Amino acid sequence: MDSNFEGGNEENKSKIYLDYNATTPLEPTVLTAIHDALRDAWGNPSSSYTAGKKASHMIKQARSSVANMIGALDSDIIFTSGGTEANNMVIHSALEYFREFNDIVDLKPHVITSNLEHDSIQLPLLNLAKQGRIEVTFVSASQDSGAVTAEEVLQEVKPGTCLITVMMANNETGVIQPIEDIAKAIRGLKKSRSSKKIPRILFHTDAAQAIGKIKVDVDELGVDYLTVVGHKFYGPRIGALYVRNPTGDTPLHPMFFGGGQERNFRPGTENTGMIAGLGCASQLVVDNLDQYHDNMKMVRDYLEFRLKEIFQDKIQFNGKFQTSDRIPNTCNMSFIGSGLEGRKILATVKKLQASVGAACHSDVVSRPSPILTAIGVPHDIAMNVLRLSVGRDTSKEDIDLVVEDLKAAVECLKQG
Ligand SMILES: O=C(O)CC[SeH]
Repeated sequence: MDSNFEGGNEENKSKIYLDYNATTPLEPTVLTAIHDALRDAWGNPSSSYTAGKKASHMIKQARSSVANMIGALDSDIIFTSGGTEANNMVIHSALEYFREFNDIVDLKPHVITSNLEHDSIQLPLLNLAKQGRIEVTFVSASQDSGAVTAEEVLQEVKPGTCLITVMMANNETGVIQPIEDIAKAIRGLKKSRSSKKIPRILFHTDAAQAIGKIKVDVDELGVDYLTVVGHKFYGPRIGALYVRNPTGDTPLHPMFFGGGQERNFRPGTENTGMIAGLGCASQLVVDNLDQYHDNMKMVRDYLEFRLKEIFQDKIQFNGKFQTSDRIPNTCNMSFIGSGLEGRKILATVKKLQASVGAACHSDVVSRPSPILTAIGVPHDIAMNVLRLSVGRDTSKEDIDLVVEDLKAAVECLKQG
């Protein structure tokens, strides 16, 4: 049984959680790390006496674990309140960089992104464009791969392009985006752009759905910024922003000002307990990624095998493409037939806890996922979607129970 319901109340024990892309429970060792830090390292990390030094040492250790997890230097890690803050900080920094640069050239800042992004990228960009402060280009993902291509992203580059931001893996389909290819193409433009005295193109990826599932290495990716989100890999609800040498190569500008913490990049007395938890969760990824990956992939593939076995041609998978890879834990599927909307299925099942798409869109019931629409899934199929995302402890027994639960729900809905 899925371990995060062990010890839960009776109702919870009968439930099977398959929404790990929405959020994950804390690993028990992470919970212990948080508890111990709150108990033993309550001092202000800026204080020079023992209580403060205990806290600052714990933060130093956590920073090192986060850096190690993504192949970064400790000094490249800035702790934030979460992924939304990290993503907004990247956009803010790119615009500040451009503004400083713009004394030389009379251009409007231009940002390129995909049509698959999380709202914490899409909405700040749309808001800035609405204010007339930037131009933004949303590159469409291919319907044949569920991903953008480096060629199509780079085709949109203009003299004023100062930021390209593309998520590493999509939260609904699980499709992995070509981050390395985009970075390589951007590097190819660096020399010509610097000779024309136009802004460097900064490159960011939101790795929220990739970390803890596949290898994430900032040097292999070639990014300038990378977003880390703790609650997607059994850590606490804080985050971190990777910035390649923030005091030198890569611009980073604070969104607010205060006591000077995080080298003035992100002021505010540090959340030692949660930072300790993020460090512990990161160390678990360093130590166990291959095992996590392999188990999640085995269980997800078994899920898709069983779904196909039971429902045959009455379902379709929306994230499986010959020409792109997926993170190992995600299955996006739709039932084929009227009256089988994903929300109705989820309201009818007895055990399964999952979603039809991004949790932050769960209140929108009248339209299909914009992500599925973006990759060409027809309206009626997109309305019948289930997003199933397995976790580290999901078992084949859980999958057998879920498939039986879905079979019963579909039969019940078909009987009207
Ligand atoms: O995809 C999810 O559920 C998390 C982002 Se809102």
